[in-house]
Amino acid sequence: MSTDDWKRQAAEQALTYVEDGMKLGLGTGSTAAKFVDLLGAKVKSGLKVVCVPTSEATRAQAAALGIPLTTLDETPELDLTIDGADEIDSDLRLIKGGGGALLREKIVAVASDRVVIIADNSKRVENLGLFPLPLEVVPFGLGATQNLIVKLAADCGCEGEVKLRVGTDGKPFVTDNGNHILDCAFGLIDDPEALDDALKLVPGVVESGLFIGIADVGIIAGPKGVEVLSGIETDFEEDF
Ligand SMILES: O=C(CO)[C@H](O)[C@H](O)COP(=O)(O)O
Repeated sequence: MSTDDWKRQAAEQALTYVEDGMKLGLGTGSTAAKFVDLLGAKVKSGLKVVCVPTSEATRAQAAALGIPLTTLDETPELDLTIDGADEIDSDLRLIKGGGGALLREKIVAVASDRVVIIADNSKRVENLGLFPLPLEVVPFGLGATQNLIVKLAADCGCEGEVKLRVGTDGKPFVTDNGNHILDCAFGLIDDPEALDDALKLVPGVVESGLFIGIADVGIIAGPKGVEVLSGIETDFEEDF
């Protein structure tokens, strides 16, 4: 079995949370894309749902599969969001934004009654921070924003390179919202809540990739089976 199979296994399990008539948030990234594929097949065979995508990429995928789409303007409250993550710890705290969609992902997740995170076991960590923390920032005043991030992060014991993400075209990556991403290689984060609070004080930071108190369930698939994290309790379907 490969990482791809585990992503699919997690996505399959997430499908068991979906009920007819639900309003869903659809995440972004390769794992979320597997869920969208599976959901598309269910819709084809009669499942009735309406969905808000968290990125233009997910919108295009879902539309191509015939999944009915809506917006948070038309449908401001959702039943369930299924999304991936770059890191997940045992308290269901996450780092997200590897795909650059963290702002819409957080807006959609917070508008949802329940949030289920799906991932392969490479994403499961003891402490957040090995994956560089993405921050969505406005293009204006980037240098000043970067300096303030470095200073406030240092006050929280976090030091490391804060780098502007560059796209495959060699130009600064532009999010669906017209912003940029700073990837912060702080290493292990002692106090994610404190860091998140500090980063929100930087005027140019639109949102941070720290998702704290947002996820309700984590479904993590790996070579030893599927681990389901729920609240602060952990169920091991198999010994991990
Ligand atoms: O936060 C995200 C996009 O902004 C993704 O959920 C995260 O990067 C995981 O992606 P993948 O499933 O491709 O590993």
